[in-house]
Amino acid sequence: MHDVPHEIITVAQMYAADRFAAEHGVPTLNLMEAAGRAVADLVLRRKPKPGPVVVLCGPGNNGGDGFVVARLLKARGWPVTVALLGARDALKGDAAINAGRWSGETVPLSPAALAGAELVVDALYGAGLSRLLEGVARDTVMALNNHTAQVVAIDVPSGLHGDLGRAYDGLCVAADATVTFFRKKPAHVLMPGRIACGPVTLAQIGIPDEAIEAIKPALFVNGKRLWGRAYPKPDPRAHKYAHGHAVVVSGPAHATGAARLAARGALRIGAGLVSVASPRAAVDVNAKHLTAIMVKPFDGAEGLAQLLSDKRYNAVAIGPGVGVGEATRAMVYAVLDSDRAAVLDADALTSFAGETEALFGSALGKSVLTPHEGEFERLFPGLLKSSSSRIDAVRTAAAQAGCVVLLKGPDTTVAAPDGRVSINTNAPPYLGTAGSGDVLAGFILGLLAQHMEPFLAASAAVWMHGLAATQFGPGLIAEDLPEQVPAILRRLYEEI
Ligand SMILES: NC(=O)C1=CN([C@@H]2O[C@H](COP(=O)(O)OP(=O)(O)OC[C@H]3O[C@@H](n4cnc5c(N)ncnc54)[C@H](O)[C@@H]3O)[C@@H](O)[C@H]2O)[C@H](O)CC1
Ligand SMILES: [K+]
Repeated sequence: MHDVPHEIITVAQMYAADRFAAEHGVPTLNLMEAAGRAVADLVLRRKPKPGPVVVLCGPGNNGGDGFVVARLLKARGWPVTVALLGARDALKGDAAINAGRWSGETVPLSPAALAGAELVVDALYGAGLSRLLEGVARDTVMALNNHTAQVVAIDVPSGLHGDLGRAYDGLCVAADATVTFFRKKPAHVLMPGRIACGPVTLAQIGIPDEAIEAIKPALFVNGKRLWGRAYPKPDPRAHKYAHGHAVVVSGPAHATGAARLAARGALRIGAGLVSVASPRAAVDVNAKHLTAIMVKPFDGAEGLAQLLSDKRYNAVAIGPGVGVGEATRAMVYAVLDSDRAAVLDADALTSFAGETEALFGSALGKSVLTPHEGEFERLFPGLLKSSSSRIDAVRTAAAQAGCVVLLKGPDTTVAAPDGRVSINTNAPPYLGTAGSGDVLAGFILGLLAQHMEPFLAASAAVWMHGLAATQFGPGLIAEDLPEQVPAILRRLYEEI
């Protein structure tokens, strides 16, 4: 398994990691030197030929890192200008020491300082308590964002809040690349911060890994590191029933495609058997389009309950195409009463708008709710707005619902009621296509059927979904997604 750490730490946890290092005998000055060196290395990789570099240094330790970069590049013969915000003698601690080690001039920070730069190092502000960019810092960042020089940001693009993943008023440095230290921060993975960062390089600067055990982060970059060990692997002794029997509830005759997309997703991702539970009036159309996937007729909530009394069905998805209203609510309760692992998506969520109390009071424990933002708002009115970030919103939602909640988007966030959260970063924009959510529901269903726990199943499914789309590329339609799974699995089994 590749070994890029997958834990994400908050700004407060970053300072705790710093303290942990200091308490374990690592001088903070060494951390700053290593941080600066990592940035200088990235600059040299991105621009092997020397050219005019401007380092924008702020008043704190982020600026201190900038002075290290300036010194290291100058030592290699690069023409370096340091543009400093504030007075040199106002710098403190390690930043002051590194300003002292800078043998060159500093010019006052201003848009004019950018003249002639081919590369700019942004060391104005780091992940430290951020607020609005003001005054000359603001003017310079605005000028920088209209400048042709490539920009390498230290820790986070200045103005971007490390925990929130956005700038307070939208203004932050638009970097071409960012170097951060020890572990990623929320701003590197949440939108729109992720875009402002460009590709993020994670550098280890001497903070002992044991700091992570002390901090115990509950936030993760979604990927193999998170769920690889729990991912169902082929077992030559296993019977197809060992891989579960997944059920997707179909909509009425005019709305059956969504269920079939989900069913195909579940089958491709490895569920042993998949059935579409179909209203009798839709059996014909479902049967005409299905081969390996079975069709099981039922009518109404009672019929569904009866169907699910067969214990071989171990995971159920309901929502895509089923319609909004009382009939759907009754079917959802039939699913929940059956005590199966369940995916509640689309209409199964919208049907509970304004009636979430009863839903959240029922046995949701083995379920995954998969809202997009609109559906999330219907289930948890005002929560996205009142939360400081998407992470907090989805974490609160999972605690309220008592089950795993997955909020879809370019930074799909999955939260468990125990506080764990994963953020996905591999989804390409063309995933926003009709039916793609139905396939995602099917992927989650297929992994639940194979006995993966809901948080890891949902996270793994989101990652597979993003990779499937990336692998197919532009022109993607939902039908293509399940067909990408075999190639992904072939590699995945070798890596986990
Ligand atoms: N373990 C590590 O990751 C290490 C990180 N290093 C670098 O240190 C900075 C954090 O340094 P800090 O001095 O705490 O914060 P800043 O430099 O970001 O800010 C200084 C100062 O400015 C105030 N401030 C923040 N944002 C704004 C703003 N938008 N407008 C005005 N003022 C602002 C803030 O309140 C502070 O008082 C980290 O990012 C790394 O680059 C170490 O070098 C090595 C270890
Ligand atoms: K910065």
